[in-house]
Amino acid sequence: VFPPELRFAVLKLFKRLFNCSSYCYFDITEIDGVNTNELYNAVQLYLSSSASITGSRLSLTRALNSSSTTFGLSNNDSLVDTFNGVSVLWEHVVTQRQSQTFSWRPLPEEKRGFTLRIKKGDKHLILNSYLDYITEKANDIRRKNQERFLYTNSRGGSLDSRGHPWESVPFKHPSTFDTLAMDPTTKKEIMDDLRDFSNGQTFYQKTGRAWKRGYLLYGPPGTGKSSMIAAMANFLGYDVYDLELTEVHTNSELRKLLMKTSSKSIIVIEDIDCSINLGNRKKSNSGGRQGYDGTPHEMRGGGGAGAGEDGVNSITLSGLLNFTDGLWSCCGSERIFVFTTNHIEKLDPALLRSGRMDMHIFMSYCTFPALKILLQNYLGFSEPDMGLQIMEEIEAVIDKAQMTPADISEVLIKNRRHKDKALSELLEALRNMAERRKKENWRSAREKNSTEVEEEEQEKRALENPKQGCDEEFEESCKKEEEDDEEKLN
Ligand SMILES: Nc1ncnc2c1ncn2[C@@H]1O[C@H](COP(=O)(O)OP(=O)(O)OP(=O)(O)O)[C@@H](O)[C@H]1O
Ligand SMILES: [Mg+2]
Repeated sequence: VFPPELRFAVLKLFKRLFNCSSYCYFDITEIDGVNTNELYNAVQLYLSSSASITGSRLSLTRALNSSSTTFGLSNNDSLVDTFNGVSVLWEHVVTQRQSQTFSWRPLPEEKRGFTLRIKKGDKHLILNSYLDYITEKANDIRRKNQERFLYTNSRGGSLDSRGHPWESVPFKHPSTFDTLAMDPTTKKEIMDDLRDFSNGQTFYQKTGRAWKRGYLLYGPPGTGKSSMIAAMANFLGYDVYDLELTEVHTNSELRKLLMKTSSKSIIVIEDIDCSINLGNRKKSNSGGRQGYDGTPHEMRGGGGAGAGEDGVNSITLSGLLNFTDGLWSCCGSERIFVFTTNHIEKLDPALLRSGRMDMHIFMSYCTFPALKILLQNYLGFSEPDMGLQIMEEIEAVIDKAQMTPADISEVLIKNRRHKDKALSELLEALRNMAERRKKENWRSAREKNSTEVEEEEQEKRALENPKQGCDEEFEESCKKEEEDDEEKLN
């Protein structure tokens, strides 16, 4: 019946008294300075599954759209856990924050933390292995629950009451490497690369490299770039941070966002060519808003999309490269950066140079081996079906048609109950498309030819009759001078 504040004060008093006894205490607060304390999250997860729960009161939570319920310690409740025969006491401490004076960012109303009480004699054992054990266990639970999150910074620069700039929803994208239609050898290469990366802790430590990797996915729309990111996340069991660059206004904001991401995560920037104006470097260099950040001026990008003449959005390419490459990128570990683009030719060479993005993956139009995967997934095709006569006809035309896996899946979904109809419609669609492509190619070749011929003729004319050109220029400049004079007189 005591108010929580009073209970906490009494508990604190008890703690003081116990302090002179044989116990020692460790506080694990939720927020450590500006960073979220990962150990707090790990302890919370670990305790929610602990079999030796003795707490008399548990809190139950289920996140929006989540499939599982988690239980944890209620505010200011405690439980006993045992590790290697040693008993420890965990207490969840929640206190109201004192009424705040002005602060540069809104702080949560409650201060949360766990207090671990152990016997002084057990200190060595606990600190050496118990906390590692908890972290490992929490990771296992996370993976097993398949409860991963998709984070977005769509709120702009504003923070929530806990000081997080990211909003999250449970990540439930069904795409996997099995459902992804692409060249099987490239797919295997990517999967091996990811596997090596996630098992590579000792390698990265030994070679002195930051434990991170970058992938650039490029190709036409509808070829599976976003699906590939989801497949990567599902394969590794990582969270996904979908970074909306247009919502980030400065390089330091970008850095803060990075600091608030957790390890074992994929940080995604979709359509990088649209998010940051890389083609407009000169204009942005002359803008005075960007401070010195140690990168040569040639490396600077323009303002992000939405960066108007007023330069409100002053994020630069160098800021972005620092984000992926610089010292700040190592403030966590096991990080994957993925950039996607439809137009690789528009990207700044600084972003493409070797070592920047470790793998450049071209997501192509649907090839025959990729089509086989779609047929297996959508129509339940097996090996004997692949020997059908119509498959040969499809194989003959598929490369010329240049259809995306997204277009082909549309045809297959529509007819998924009728295999034969699906195949015949697909063949027809492929043939129509191939015909269209042929005409398009022919037309563009003709246009190219005619412009070339025209240019040649113009050059010839200029060479044959140079005077004519000069006369025309002279006449025009005279005319302009006359007009200017008239204007001045008026
Ligand atoms: N390679 C593929 N394998 C399986 N399905 C695919 C593939 N490519 C596209 N699809 C299907 O098409 C839809 C759109 O694909 P996705 O969003 O991954 O394309 P994208 O390359 O990211 O396109 P955009 O460049 O427009 O973002 C997906 O929902 C998926 O079902
Ligand atoms: Mg996409």
